[in-house]
Amino acid sequence: MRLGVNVDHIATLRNARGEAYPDPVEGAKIALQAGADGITAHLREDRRHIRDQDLQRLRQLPAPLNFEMAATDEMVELATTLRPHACCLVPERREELTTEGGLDVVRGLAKLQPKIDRLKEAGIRVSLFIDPTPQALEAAQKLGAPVVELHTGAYAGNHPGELERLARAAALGRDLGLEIHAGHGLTYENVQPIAAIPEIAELNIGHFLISQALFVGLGPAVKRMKDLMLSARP
Ligand SMILES: CC(=O)[C@@H](O)[C@H](O)COP(=O)(O)O
Ligand SMILES: NCC(=O)COP(=O)(O)O
Repeated sequence: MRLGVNVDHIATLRNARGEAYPDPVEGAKIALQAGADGITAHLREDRRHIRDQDLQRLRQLPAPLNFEMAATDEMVELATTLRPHACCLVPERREELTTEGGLDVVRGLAKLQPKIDRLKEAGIRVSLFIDPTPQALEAAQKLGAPVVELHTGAYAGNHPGELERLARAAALGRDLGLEIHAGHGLTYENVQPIAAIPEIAELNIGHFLISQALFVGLGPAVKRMKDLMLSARP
């Protein structure tokens, strides 16, 4: 099972004072040394945390970069120029505090298809950030996305039945031939039941790790998370 460390909120702290530190790229290096298998960064349209030059520099690291982005022409253009290892299409609303739900892959199918095709033509592995529903999984398969990332926000918010819903979605996704990732709101406390779902190949975790790093350091925070993930599996 792989761990993708999302470095967005290193940039949040940096941007608070407009300094050059803390540097998300330095954080990415520390996370990779501590056992992260890749780096995730969400270049939001409003650039509230990760900025374009962060992405350019993260792309130079010898590790897979998962570029989270809205499904817009601007971001597709950026991605096909940058050519990261992967792109994860996520919904964005400017006024949102954080990602609130999965991509509307059912109603947005016609709009998403050309963008997904363009990213795939550029050799980028496309992932769709979706709610764990059969409809979303079937739409993702129809769109030709090889990967989905299941939104674990409701699970992290202790909504009843969410773990079972995620487990069913992961199993159905694998049956549909999709690679299954998961992320959003995962912490030391809630990660193991998700990591124990056998069909899930990768977790993307950010906010909690960067928060924990303030107290124990980023390297130890990442190492403990990875250890918890791996020990959740037989
Ligand atoms: C898509 C997702 O769940 C995370 O990448 C999240 O978007 C992190 O970025 P924000 O904290 O800005 O929402
Ligand atoms: N896609 C999930 C991600 O990259 C990190 O989400 P979070 O751990 O910051 O909530």
